[in-house]
Amino acid sequence: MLKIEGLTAEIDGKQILKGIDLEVPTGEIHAIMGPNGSGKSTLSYVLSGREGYEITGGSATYNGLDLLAMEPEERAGSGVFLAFQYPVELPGVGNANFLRTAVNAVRKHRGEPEVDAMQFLKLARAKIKALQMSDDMLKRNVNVGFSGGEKKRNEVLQMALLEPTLAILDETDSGLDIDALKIVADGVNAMRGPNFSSLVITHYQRLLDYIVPDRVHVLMGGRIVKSGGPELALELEAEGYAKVAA
Ligand SMILES: Nc1ncnc2c1ncn2[C@@H]1O[C@H](COP(=O)(O)OP(=O)(O)OP(=O)(O)O)[C@@H](O)[C@H]1O
Repeated sequence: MLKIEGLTAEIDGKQILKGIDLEVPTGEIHAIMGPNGSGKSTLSYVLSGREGYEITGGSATYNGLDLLAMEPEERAGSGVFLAFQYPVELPGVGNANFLRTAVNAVRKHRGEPEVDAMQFLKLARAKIKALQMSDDMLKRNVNVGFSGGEKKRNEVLQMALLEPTLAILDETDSGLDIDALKIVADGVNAMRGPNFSSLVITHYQRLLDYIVPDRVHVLMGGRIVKSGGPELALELEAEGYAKVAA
């Protein structure tokens, strides 16, 4: 279970997170919605250990482990996966090599044997097929020249390969056409199960038509101001944040 208590954080001396309290029990998918600038990305960056954010109070634990004290690679090794709003491009780094290195780093951390190039290709091709992606994406450099939708699919491929137990997805829907949105949602839904939980940060209710969340939370001004079932996303869509979260 992911447990966040009283989490406060700032960047460049500006306080962005003002006391986040949130629990995502194992096996559940929760969504976070909120207006622009409310702190959604900041929350995912803080949970991923990105540099530049100062945690000024509170805690975030995953299955009892202090997430905030762990190096980013330890978080990945412990089963935490983060997909970002803007996936990075890595010119000169082949996608297949990059993904295999990531998979092997996680396997090593779990005490599992590493996969060689042939084993990896077999594994990757099966996942690619399931995600209705093109094999070409393995041959190209990481995200270089990928369209917005292809970058998101590549993130979902990475998630499918790493088999995390907690996936934090930051606006994985932005820039996706309807077909790509469904593929991303299918990728997340395929992971659903008693040992998988996810925090989905999104602007649009439509993603939640495909990934039906157990709970929806509204983040405004650096705090969770309202929580509810999937119907809360529909209310927000219809009425706007100011009215629903008042
Ligand atoms: N380096 C920085 N210096 C000062 N303020 C920053 C910095 N980075 C982010 N902020 C501010 O922090 C606030 C929260 O930003 P964040 O990206 O977390 O919001 P968000 O809810 O993800 O927004 P969006 O929906 O637009 O993606 C914004 O007001 C933003 O301008």
